[in-house]
Amino acid sequence: MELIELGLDDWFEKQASRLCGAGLCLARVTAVDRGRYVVRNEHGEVPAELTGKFLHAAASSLDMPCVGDWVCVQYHDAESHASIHDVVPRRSFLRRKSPGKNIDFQMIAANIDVAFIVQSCHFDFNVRRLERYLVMVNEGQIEPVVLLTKTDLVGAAELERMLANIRAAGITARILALSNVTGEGVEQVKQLMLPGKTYCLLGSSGVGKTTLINQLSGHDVLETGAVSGTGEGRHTTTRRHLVALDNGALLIDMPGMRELGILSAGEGLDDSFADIKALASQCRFADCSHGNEPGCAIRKAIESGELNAEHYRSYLKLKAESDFNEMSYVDKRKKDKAFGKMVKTVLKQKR
Ligand SMILES: Nc1nc2c(ncn2[C@@H]2O[C@H](COP(=O)(O)OP(=O)(O)OP(=O)(O)O)[C@@H](O)[C@H]2O)c(=O)[nH]1
Ligand SMILES: [Zn+2]
Repeated sequence: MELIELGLDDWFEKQASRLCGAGLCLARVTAVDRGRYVVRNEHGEVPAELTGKFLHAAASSLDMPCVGDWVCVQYHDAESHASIHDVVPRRSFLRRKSPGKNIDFQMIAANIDVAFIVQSCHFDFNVRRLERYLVMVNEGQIEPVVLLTKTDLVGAAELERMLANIRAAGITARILALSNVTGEGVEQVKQLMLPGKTYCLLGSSGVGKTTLINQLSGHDVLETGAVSGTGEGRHTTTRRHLVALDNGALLIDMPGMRELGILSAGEGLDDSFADIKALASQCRFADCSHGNEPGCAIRKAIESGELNAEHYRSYLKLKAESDFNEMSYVDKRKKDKAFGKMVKTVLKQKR
């Protein structure tokens, strides 16, 4: 893969020319895993480490390389691994506020040209949440494109109403509506994606991002990612976070980046799920978990068909995401497993 296919252009080259001196060359960071990096240039992908000098000079965690960064590297031992000497200034970035009270940011990815902000027409649609994603993307100098998925599940009039709501909020970003089921609109997304440009998909769990990515790529890109050819057996496989799609577009996708911790308590959830809130208020117990309790109005409504089980499931997913984002880092580590189990149990009981 040529550097230009990896997204290198005149702008980055000019920035890099001031940094990458003799013996150094340009590469792009394709994966980061607890201080270990994978960088890619025209000869392939290799593991990389930061030099002591770089670490010493770094003033904050924001200075550390992240996925999508262009870096000046030195290759060692028949180009089997590399050391990172410098990070080329970023043209755009995606960052999120660290959990907790301090105003502290965590760099997620860099040099993204277009962020697709994905919402489903079905149950997930919420203009306020859309605005929060737009703020984050605009701050990072990334061009937003709004994608409304699952159009097969709503009528034309309802879709029109959502589009009008977005425009009424003063949002001027490009909007595309699509269905992964009928395929309608998917081609338009494809046409927006240019070779050598870098993209990412953001949006709540369950809106159809993975399905769309697999359609766009022509194969299941998200399943792959072993770092190959390093010859070191003890290197565990690092999942690649920047991948090239069949059409030449580059996609950044990694665990935890899609939601950006954007969904905080109550944020739009109650608006989108007013029906569930109303039903829950009729449960016999005020703190009903809608599991096994007697007199549960939610369970009754699902059994009678009054409440769509899929609708309730997407509510639980979003609620879990929102509660999780509200927790401190330590609590998250503790709750991570327990919480996942709990959600599963709730879903099981419901079936
Ligand atoms: N009806 C309909 N269902 C869809 C569409 N796109 C995706 N789905 C379904 O919605 C569910 C969630 O889709 P995913 O692609 O896993 O959603 P995601 O956004 O990647 O979710 P996470 O992996 O949790 O972040 C799956 O059951 C898909 O089959 C669509 O356009 N229409
Ligand atoms: Zn209940």
